[in-house]
Amino acid sequence: MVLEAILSTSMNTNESPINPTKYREIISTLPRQPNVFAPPLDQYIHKYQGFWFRTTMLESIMSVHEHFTPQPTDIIICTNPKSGTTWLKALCFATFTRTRFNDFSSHPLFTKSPHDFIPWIEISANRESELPVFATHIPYTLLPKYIVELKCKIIYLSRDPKDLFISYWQFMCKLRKEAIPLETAYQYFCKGINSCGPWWDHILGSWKASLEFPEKILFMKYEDMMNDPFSYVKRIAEFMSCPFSAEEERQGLVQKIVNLCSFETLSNLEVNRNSLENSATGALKIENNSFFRKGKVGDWKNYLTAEMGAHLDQITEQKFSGSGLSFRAQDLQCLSEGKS
Ligand SMILES: Nc1ncnc2c1ncn2[C@@H]1O[C@H](COP(=O)(O)OS(=O)(=O)O)[C@@H](OP(=O)(O)O)[C@H]1O
Repeated sequence: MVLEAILSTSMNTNESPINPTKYREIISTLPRQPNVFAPPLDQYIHKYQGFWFRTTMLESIMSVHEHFTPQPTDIIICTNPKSGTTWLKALCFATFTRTRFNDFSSHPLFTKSPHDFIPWIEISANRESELPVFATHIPYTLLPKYIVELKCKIIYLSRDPKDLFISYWQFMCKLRKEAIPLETAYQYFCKGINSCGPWWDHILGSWKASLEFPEKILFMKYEDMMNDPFSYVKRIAEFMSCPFSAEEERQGLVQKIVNLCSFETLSNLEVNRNSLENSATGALKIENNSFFRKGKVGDWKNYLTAEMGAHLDQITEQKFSGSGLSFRAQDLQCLSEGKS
């Protein structure tokens, strides 16, 4: 057991959060596959407790278990890569800090990436953030015990796997600065062999927990949020225990946050168009504009054939059978009054 081995070693707080030598020794014993999506640092992905992780991601998970100390007031944003994390980070930050940053014409999000305000626990395991809001791509079932036992709250954002796959493939092509054959990437994704995959297992862990403990884990879909961002901002605020007052609603604060965090606003800001890498993406050194591409539902149709789309849908229906979870268009929710 990798994590047990890590946890049984003595903890040294002066040590760098990521200790590649110690972690790589353990990782070298795990089953591995070539990483078809490989960014320069990660030629392989490794299977650990049913999930595939690129090498540096797995090192980060080990670091989280060793160094991150969750607190009861923490809120953990949990996503599979490319589910809309950047958007959710912006929404949570703007909502949570709205009394402090109430001037929406000079908001901090105009000059810094959402990733600078809400750190990944994989990268900033040492809790440098002043806000109790963190993000992670680690599947719920592999999070530190304290979080899995829901002693703090989790907001999980999911996304239709067809759009998520295209977003991930495009992101990795950009990061590698070369084309990754779409067909190969698709085959690997369908088999679940991509970092943080299988996508279906990542989703199901959180989904099942959210059914059992809805007050502790809020499960949302990107498509639902796109459909009705206003209602979702209100829902997120309630979940974070900072609901909008009647006065705030009268002032149009919810809509102001929706507008501030919209794809149109954020993607057109200088900081998100041209800035150097942000401070929160670790060794991969990702430029801010890599987090904004199209921000649309259904873009997969521009890349995958109808057969490829149908095949992914079929896998999804099989894997989610009996779980009550679905990404079919007719099953999308609309939270606002008067719509159902
Ligand atoms: N504000 C806003 N509204 C709607 N959609 C948005 C927004 N910001 C980012 N995006 C889109 O989200 C996709 C990136 O996902 P993530 O932010 O999860 O990426 S990451 O995992 O943090 O690397 C990526 O999706 P695609 O456009 O389909 O590639 C982004 O464009």
